[in-house]
Amino acid sequence: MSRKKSAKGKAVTSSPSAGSPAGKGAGKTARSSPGIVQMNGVVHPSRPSISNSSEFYDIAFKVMLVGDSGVGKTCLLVRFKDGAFLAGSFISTVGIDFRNKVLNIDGVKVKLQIWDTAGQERFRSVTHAYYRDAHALLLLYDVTNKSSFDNIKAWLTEIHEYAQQDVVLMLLGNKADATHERVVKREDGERLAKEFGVPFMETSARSGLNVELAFNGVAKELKHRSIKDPIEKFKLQEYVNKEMKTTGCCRS
Ligand SMILES: Nc1nc2c(ncn2[C@@H]2O[C@H](COP(=O)(O)OP(=O)(O)OP(=O)(O)O)[C@@H](O)[C@H]2O)c(=O)[nH]1
Ligand SMILES: [Mg+2]
Repeated sequence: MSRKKSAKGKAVTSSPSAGSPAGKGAGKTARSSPGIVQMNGVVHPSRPSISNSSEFYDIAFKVMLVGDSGVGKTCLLVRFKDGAFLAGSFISTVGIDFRNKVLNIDGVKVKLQIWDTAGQERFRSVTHAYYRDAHALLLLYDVTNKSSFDNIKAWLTEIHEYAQQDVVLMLLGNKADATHERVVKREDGERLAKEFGVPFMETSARSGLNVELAFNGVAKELKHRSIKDPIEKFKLQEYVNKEMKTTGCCRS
């Protein structure tokens, strides 16, 4: 297996002057990154080469975070990359941004280039262009926001339209820590995921619940697919079910 080097992820920084958001998340400040180009109010980052680098890896994949504005995509990525929770006021992502992380999956160095998309509708056409390059998609809703859950079917339609047919997909019900504000039961998430044949679990960027597991599970699935190991079969939902931690509030 050839050894390559991977790019270091760049920091997510804020750009409070990024214009007034429209659609979902309107009224929120927008977050953008240096190196991201804004054209006609729409952000087009230069696509980073997966081979620019300073850290060794064996195989590399692109993972995209999608879902309504405010469901916690950026916080989930920051929790995974930096092990911290982005507290404070909500700063909506502008366009698209990415961070890299190299994981050791059963002795293989797997680099994930993780794309954090803007959930606001005005950026949809930008994110559509990135779907086809994605090897995996993490589709998020917010367990405290019913409309983010109701919109999952529309997101799945979009994914089927723009993503590769064999893209690895996982549904995540985020903000599982917010027990008092919860309006979507875990069973509802499980039912929806089953209906569409998609692996599912609840996560919390705030507490860190299942965050590593979500990215590790996807990395394991991608690694198994790429190595095509005829002996060791890997089933993402089975792996997730075995490893998953629950909030303890709702498991029957
Ligand atoms: N309680 C709780 N709050 C969270 C969690 N994840 C994110 N939040 C909060 O939800 C808000 C939105 O989080 P973001 O990560 O910026 O949401 P986003 O999906 O990236 O939104 P866009 O960039 O607009 O698409 C912020 O105020 C976060 O602090 C979580 O796991 N638990
Ligand atoms: Mg964001």
